[in-house]
Amino acid sequence: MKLNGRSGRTIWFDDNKKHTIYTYDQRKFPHKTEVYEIKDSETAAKAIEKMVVRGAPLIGITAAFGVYLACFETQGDQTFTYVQERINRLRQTRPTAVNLFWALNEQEKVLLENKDLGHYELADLLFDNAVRMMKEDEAACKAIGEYGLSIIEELAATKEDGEPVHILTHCNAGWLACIDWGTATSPIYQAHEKGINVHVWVDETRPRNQGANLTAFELQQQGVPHHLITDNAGGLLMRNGMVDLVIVGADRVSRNGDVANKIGTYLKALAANDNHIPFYVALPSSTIDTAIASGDEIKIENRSDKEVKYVYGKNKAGAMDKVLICPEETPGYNPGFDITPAHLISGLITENGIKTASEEGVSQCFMSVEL
Ligand SMILES: CSC[C@H]1O[C@H](OP(=O)(O)O)[C@H](O)[C@@H]1O
Repeated sequence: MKLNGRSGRTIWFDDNKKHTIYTYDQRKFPHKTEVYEIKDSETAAKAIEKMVVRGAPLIGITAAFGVYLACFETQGDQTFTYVQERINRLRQTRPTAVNLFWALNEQEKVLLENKDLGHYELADLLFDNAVRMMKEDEAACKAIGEYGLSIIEELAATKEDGEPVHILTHCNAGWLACIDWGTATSPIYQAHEKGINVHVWVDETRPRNQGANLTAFELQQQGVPHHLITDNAGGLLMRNGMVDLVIVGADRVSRNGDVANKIGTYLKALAANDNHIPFYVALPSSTIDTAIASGDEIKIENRSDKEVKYVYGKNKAGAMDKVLICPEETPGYNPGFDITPAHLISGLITENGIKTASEEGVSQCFMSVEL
């Protein structure tokens, strides 16, 4: 199955076969496009844990459909209790992206409001709620692009003829992390589609290489000029005037505007700040956690040290392989995210406009009023 760019949503279903949810196995990109079938809530949970699906918005919507599928895993009057248990199981998959908990809370509200429904009626309500959230996320990412486009247009106006706007991004906050469009990539796609000359520096993003495997794959498919760089090259490029703008995604934003995102984001923010380069974070309001005051309260996921000790990729025989890059006995330490403090952030690009990374700005992220 050949993927042709943003050729639809990253998660879908067959109207005639609704007990199966389809997505891509993102561990196989860029070498293979493999559809992954999710037929029950445990498959949904494991797909999130193993990063078959990843990216804050997509994790949330996958979990929401997982709750729907749970309705078919029990009979009779145990539905409410069982579905509640499956919601709690899905909550244990990955701790940092708040979209997971937002989507599960939304499904839990439906469950609690309909305790006495039979599992088919409850399933219909949970399915419709998951589809609603999916469509809202898709629309939010499109709107993020429209607001973020204004930033790129302003920079393009300062460029000599033919000189592109150079944008650095980290990890994958692309359409593969969302339902469509992406968050950080949405302004890039919309600028490119508008004929604005853009070029993207793609951080490879060790250890899982989401930049190399996913963002480079997306941009290549969409025909957006880009170069893959090591995570450590961004500082030099910024110091040498080769970066006009940094846009990254987010997994959780606290009330004061601190941002949790893929490990390495903070270092890019420091370098951007030191070189007076605008550093924006693109996110739907479903990524904001108003329950926490600052980034210090955000739980950082620690993943297996095998991701640090091995490099995963396709060997010459075409099979996915992994190579040990250190002594076997060397222990690794693998925090998956870091915290960028609000004072390093130029602005939050949301579906409700571009807001400041501050208490006031975050509170406005839920309002569609232009300020
Ligand atoms: C648009 S959210 C994308 C966000 O999620 C990624 O993390 P992971 O690939 O581990 O799910 C990364 O932090 C991206 O910025």
